Amino acid sequence: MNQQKIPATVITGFLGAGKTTMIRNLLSNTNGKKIALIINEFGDLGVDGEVLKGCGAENCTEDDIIELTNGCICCTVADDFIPTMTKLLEREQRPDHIVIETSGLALPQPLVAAFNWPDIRTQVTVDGVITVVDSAAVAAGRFADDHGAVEARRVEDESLDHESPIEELFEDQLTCADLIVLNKIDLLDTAGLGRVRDEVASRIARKPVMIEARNGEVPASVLLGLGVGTEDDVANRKSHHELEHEDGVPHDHDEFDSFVVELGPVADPATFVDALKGVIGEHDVLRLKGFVDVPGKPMRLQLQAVGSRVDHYFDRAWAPGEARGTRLVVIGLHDMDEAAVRTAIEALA
Ligand SMILES: Nc1nc2c(ncn2[C@@H]2O[C@H](COP(=O)(O)OP(=O)(O)OP(=O)(O)O)[C@@H](O)[C@H]2O)c(=O)[nH]1
Repeated sequence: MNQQKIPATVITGFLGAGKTTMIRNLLSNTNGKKIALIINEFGDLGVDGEVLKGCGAENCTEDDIIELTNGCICCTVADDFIPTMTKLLEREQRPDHIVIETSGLALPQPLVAAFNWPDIRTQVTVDGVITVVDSAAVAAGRFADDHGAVEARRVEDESLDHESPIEELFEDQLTCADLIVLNKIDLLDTAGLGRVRDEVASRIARKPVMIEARNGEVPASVLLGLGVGTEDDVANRKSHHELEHEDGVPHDHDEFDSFVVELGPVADPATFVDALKGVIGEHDVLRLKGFVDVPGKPMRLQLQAVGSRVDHYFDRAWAPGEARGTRLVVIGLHDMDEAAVRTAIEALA
């Protein structure tokens, strides 16, 4: 058995930042390194797994892609992540490198801390935590909440124990980073990008390296092999939650909600997408993604919305025997009106 510790890269970043896109690109240029991929997403529809399994990389086959579906990885470390890692490490053919994509709502800190569990620590080390940033969303002020409005919401609803869940999560994910990828730079000009750099830097005390990317195009040689051993430094990267609840009150995701909408076929995708943008804007939907059945088309339409920016493209043919259908996962803050959003989307098909 190879006694060297296997490096594991943790890829984190807020909903829609471009984590899956970056991993897809990474898998296409790992120079023969055998990768095991552990992916976790928020919501009951495994879109990221579908996308990554569909890329057909030889060095990361469907068997090497493990989906954790029992909730957000940071809250299910003991029940889900550790047993998964143990099984992975028992495989006869061990991977050269493990890549973990956290959900967009995960705090990376509990996950990194799990690498200090005795059975894991002896066999694996955290090569580095990479935080992907949606530069366009930062530029649009999505992570700089209006503190007055947040406070008003908190007074209305005492279950919101944080100041601003989105802003805090964004900072927690930056706080844990060894490398920050400012993604989506195609959507900004130079001055805008400069402001994003300043804004991101102002939110972290440590100074991890920051690089820029479009469509997550960063060579594997940059992403893999950071060699940090982040598990030894978790104490310096505490999340807001850890700082506020030193006594160990469990973290949860009560501030966010998700549900799946299932629809019939969508005959006119362009009109559907246009109308969907309206629903997203009206109800402050943070993220919406899934697959659409367009009648008469042999291909499945993939739909990806981050705020009201919506991408859609035919990604692969419906497989023989596969039930065609339109299934979309919707993610928002917990005060999102699920019934109203559901009704509005159902009315579009
Ligand atoms: N314009 C632009 N779009 C991008 C870029 N990178 C990713 N996207 C798009 O952003 C959307 C979200 O990308 P994903 O890679 O799914 O994001 P993610 O971080 O994995 O999302 P979650 O898993 O839901 O948190 C998709 O429509 C991508 O095509 C980029 O650099 N520029």
